[in-house]
Amino acid sequence: MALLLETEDLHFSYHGFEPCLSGVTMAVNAGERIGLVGHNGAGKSTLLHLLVGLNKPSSGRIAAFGRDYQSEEDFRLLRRRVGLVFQDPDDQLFCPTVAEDVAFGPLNLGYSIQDAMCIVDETLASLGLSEFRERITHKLSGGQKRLVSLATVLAMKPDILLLDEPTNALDEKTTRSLIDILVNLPQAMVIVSHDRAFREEVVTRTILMEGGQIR
Ligand SMILES: Nc1ncnc2c1ncn2[C@@H]1O[C@H](COP(=O)(O)OP(=O)(O)OP(=O)(O)O)[C@@H](O)[C@H]1O
Repeated sequence: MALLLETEDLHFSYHGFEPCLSGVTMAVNAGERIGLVGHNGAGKSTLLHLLVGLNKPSSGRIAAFGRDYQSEEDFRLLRRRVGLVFQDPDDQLFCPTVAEDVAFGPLNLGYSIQDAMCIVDETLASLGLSEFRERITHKLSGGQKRLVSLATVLAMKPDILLLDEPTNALDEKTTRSLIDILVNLPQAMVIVSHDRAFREEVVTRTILMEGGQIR
């Protein structure tokens, strides 16, 4: 399996706090859907945020697609290829309508408005969300917002998807749709989830975190 992303001996502390990640070494290979599990506060979300450069490690190495990532410019490039679906959709969605939210990433990547709108239509259709296209984003339900968040990330055609508690606020039927969507996507994934039944259907390998370390 081709190695896509790896970390070596990552350490991280929030400013003024005790160490949160201590020596995290892990690898993501093509075709894998890794379940990242552990108690509340183990450092799972923090690790996802480091993997896309939202926070910088205090030491250690992050490499992806054959190169090391250190500067903000490096992480800007990395964010084109690694997409993070946040735990809270309100952190991800900020445009008036669903179409504008989904178009935001492609427009930022330099697509024309016409091409971005084609991507919006394709992405929403692939997730069964076409009916939400013109809806006002902040008026969607929690579960609907979560699926639209996934659409905003998929519209950027990432090589790796990071998902933080993707089944939060989803009912059984929507969770079923999400499972079917995820297992049919080509991207490698790292998925933080406390939902055991969901993980059993989706993940191909599990990594356990405890106290900021991988066990
Ligand atoms: N911005 C912050 N400033 C200070 N401490 C933080 C901050 N964000 C998270 N932490 C702390 O870092 C530790 C790891 O938090 P993190 O959210 O990564 O854990 P988690 O494993 O994702 O937990 P959960 O399963 O509850 O989502 C926790 O002790 C948390 O309180």
